[in-house]
Amino acid sequence: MSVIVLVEHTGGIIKAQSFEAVQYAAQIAEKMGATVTAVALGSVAADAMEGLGQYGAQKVLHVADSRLDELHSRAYAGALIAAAQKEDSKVIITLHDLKGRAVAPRVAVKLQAGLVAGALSYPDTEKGFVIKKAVFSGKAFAYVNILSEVKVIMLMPNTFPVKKLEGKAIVEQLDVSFNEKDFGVKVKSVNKVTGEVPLADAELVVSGGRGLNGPENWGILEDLAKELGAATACSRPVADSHWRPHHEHVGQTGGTVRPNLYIAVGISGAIQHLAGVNGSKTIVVINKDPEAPFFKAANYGVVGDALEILPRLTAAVKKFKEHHQ
Ligand SMILES: Cc1cc2nc3c(=O)[nH]c(=O)nc-3n(C[C@H](O)[C@H](O)[C@H](O)COP(=O)(O)OP(=O)(O)OC[C@H]3O[C@@H](n4cnc5c(N)ncnc54)[C@H](O)[C@@H]3O)c2cc1C
Repeated sequence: MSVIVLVEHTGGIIKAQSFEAVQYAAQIAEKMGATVTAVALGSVAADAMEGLGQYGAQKVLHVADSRLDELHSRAYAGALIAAAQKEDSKVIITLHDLKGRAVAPRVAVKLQAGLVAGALSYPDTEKGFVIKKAVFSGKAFAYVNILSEVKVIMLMPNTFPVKKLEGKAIVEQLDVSFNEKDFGVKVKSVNKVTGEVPLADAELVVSGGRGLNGPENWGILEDLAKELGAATACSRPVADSHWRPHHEHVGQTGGTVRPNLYIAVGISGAIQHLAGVNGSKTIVVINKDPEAPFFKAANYGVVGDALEILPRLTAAVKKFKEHHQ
């Protein structure tokens, strides 16, 4: 018996968060006396797949059909189900991200499986198969017991630290017969939607809100992000006002980030914004209003005008780097 885990890649490069998902699967498999089989779809190099052994996968089932380089949820679900059936798997894991959201519910319906979205813990098998997840925009936690024989878990990315070990996975080809309907969506072009550092994977994020007063001031935020090697993000009104592209918007209706450091500049800290960022390890808030709600969620705060503080902070980071090179 195997725990199945879907690994994601961009242009053949496996996403860092998929390493976390494989390691998560490995912990569960160990408890169940099972092995871990990763499922890779599309064009991925053999050594990248073998490398998943360093995160606990014994085997990788590779469905090499290049049409799977793009997300086709029906085909992805079909491939995962074929892998689960081949491996007699009772636990199937995806990330709780765009692909996971498109694929995992389809798999769960087909296999009559219970599903937990946004898992934040390992299953507590003493009490059944109980998994912790956030509810009400991160204001509370629910503990969900999956009762069905087959279980689908969507792991919230950046929940667990990843440790690289020794190991090499065996790669096997898996033939899956798709039909035309599985590729019903035709991808005409793909736009690069991330900056220099992809937001979802970023360890450091500098995020701006309406307090920056307009797109013309974004340069000073980008300067800090560049100096830190951070990704940039924003609040929803900023994206709604077209100051920044929508893929940078984080929160309840945007992306979820869990970086080591989240610097919020001119963002009030509304509950809907916090829902996407409150898993960050350290939060620094820069706001001119000492009563801004974000300060309650912050580890460090600076009360002041962002337009004045940001250039000073960038200069300080630069100086620090020069002295520590
Ligand atoms: C259903 C629903 C879903 C939503 N989803 C999201 C979501 O996913 N993400 C999201 O972000 N929002 C979301 N919102 C909107 C959310 O409620 C807030 O309105 C939004 O987060 C506020 O954005 P902001 O903090 O940038 O702007 P504001 O609330 O206008 O706050 C601006 C802040 O900047 C400070 N400021 C002003 N000038 C300066 C300066 N010069 N220097 C420093 N600080 C300054 C102010 O003191 C203030 O705290 C949602 C709302 C609803 C109803």
